Amino acid sequence: MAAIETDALTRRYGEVVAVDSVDLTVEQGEVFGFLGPNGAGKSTLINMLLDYTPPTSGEARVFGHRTRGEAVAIRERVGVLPDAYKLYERLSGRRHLEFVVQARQADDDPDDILDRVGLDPEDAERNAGDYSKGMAQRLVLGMALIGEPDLLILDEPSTGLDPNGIRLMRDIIREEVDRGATVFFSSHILGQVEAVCDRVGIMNEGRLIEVATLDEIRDTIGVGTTLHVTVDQQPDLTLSDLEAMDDVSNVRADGPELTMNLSDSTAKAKVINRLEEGGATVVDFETAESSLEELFAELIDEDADEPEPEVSA
Ligand SMILES: Nc1ncnc2c1ncn2[C@@H]1O[C@H](COP(=O)(O)OP(=O)(O)OP(=O)(O)O)[C@@H](O)[C@H]1O
Repeated sequence: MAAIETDALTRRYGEVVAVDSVDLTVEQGEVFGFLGPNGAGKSTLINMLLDYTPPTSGEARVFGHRTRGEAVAIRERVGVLPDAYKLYERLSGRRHLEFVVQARQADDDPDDILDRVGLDPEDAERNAGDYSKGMAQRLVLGMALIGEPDLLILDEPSTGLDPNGIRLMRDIIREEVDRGATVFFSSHILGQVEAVCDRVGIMNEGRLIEVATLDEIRDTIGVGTTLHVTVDQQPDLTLSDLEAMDDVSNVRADGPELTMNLSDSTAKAKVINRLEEGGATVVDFETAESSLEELFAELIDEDADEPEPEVSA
């Protein structure tokens, strides 16, 4: 049974289709990165998984429980760090944790949780209303961990966290997966999910436009490495000759400098050989990996360029 399954899940707000017929399956034990720019529909989909918002059409199941009608069974098995949350300003951090331990009938020790999320004991005694954004985020993450949930849903968990906090959050995600949990990690920053996620789903304007591993996404876009080469003289071959080589595309020349994309970085040696066979000496070269962030932006751009599907009566 999948941890999360949605069938044509849709949510409209007036004219806005916040989530548009999304079919998504997240398997148990996965760390799934849920990516998309602001307003893509990520939080709306999460709200539907927890039955905080009803779908306009379609349905969703969490561990086989339907979100409509079986939300209590779902919430018992899920720990959530929501996008927007409110703390009780006049209650200490520790009281927040004690409260959740009680409500979930869990046996977690609040001190262990405080230690895991990096809140020191003095801060734990302060009122949550005085917490910085990062401290509040750590506390809510701690609250989500109570009761060893089978599914952790983290909506933009790195908001307000310093680099140490971000590292700590990643460590916690790995620990949770090691004990058998599934993690659904929503973010608009690919770099945040890159280090921990098995697969990612990319949302744009309500639609799920891609579900793949990060390697598959690199392959889909077909851009891996950019090679810049400087030659001492014009070799006896054309740009098309270079482009006809395996794994080489998009060759551009600017005087003695050549730039091209390589889908396999080992093609670099073959290109240099070919240029030297053509009578030129390679005086300098460098390669640059396309960052995943660039690839992500490219996918969103490509999606925006696609014509809207025609609606037939
Ligand atoms: N309660 C609501 N009433 C009206 N429109 C809403 C409501 N909630 C969300 N929307 C709209 O639905 C769309 C998707 O919003 P959502 O918050 O799900 O996006 P998101 O991907 O989580 O964005 P962000 O990364 O900024 O949190 C947006 O156009 C938003 O304005």
